[in-house]
Amino acid sequence: MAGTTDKHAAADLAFRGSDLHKTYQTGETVVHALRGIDFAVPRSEMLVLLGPSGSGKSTLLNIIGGLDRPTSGKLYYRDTEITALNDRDLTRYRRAEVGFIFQFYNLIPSLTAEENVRLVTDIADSPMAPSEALALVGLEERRNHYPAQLSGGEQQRVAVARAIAKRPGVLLCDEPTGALDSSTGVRVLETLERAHAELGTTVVIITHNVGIAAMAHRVIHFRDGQIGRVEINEKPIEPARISW
Ligand SMILES: Nc1ncnc2c1ncn2[C@@H]1O[C@H](COP(=O)(O)OP(=O)(O)OP(=O)(O)O)[C@@H](O)[C@H]1O
Repeated sequence: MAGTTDKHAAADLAFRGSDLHKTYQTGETVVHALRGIDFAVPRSEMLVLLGPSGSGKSTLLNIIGGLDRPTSGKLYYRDTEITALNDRDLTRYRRAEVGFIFQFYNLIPSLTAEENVRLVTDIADSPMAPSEALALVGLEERRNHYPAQLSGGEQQRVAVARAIAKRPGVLLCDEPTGALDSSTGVRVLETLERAHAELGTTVVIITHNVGIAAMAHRVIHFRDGQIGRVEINEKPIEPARISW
């Protein structure tokens, strides 16, 4: 990782968050999941969030994705203040702009790969064809296969196809390779890198795997609900060169 310089105008930013706090209250217990987060992500960057378990990474990802709201603070996506949207507009934002990828692929077992992707393309505004999305992840010829007929890595690539088929502005990935061995994980990372390169999608990846940080433009280190430091990587490496 080299340097820490960062020169981006507000108009170039995908996300900008200021003083974000998130508190969970369960009975008497209060958990401060985010304790004043300030961050900015330039458009079309690949960003990795690293940090110990419980440090707030998923909480921030869920807020960025419009799945949850902060207790206080402001968050902008491009020119839109996400934190000012009502529930209906927040859902619209999520549907139009956000693709999610989780550790466990969440495919519907009774639907083929293509039908799983079609679930999203049927309700999107200007999606690519399911076959095109599957081709982007190298699985076009497996389109009629059911999840049980695919390996874990292939199922995750179908999940990537499903997430990118609506041409989202941002792809949010929570431990996308957490259940995969390294060579299979690299193939999944290559599909994320391809979506990033070909669609210009901003990609945010949460991982416990420090090696993956080398493919990111920017790495945000979390510590106890706060950002410890941000690294700018001038020369991200190809996923194939990552080892873990
Ligand atoms: N719905 C919830 N109710 C109560 N506490 C929560 C809830 N969601 C998260 N937390 C707490 O907020 C803190 C931050 O959790 P978060 O999931 O964001 O961490 P993380 O860095 O993503 O961890 P991991 O790497 O284990 O996924 C933790 O202490 C967690 O227990």
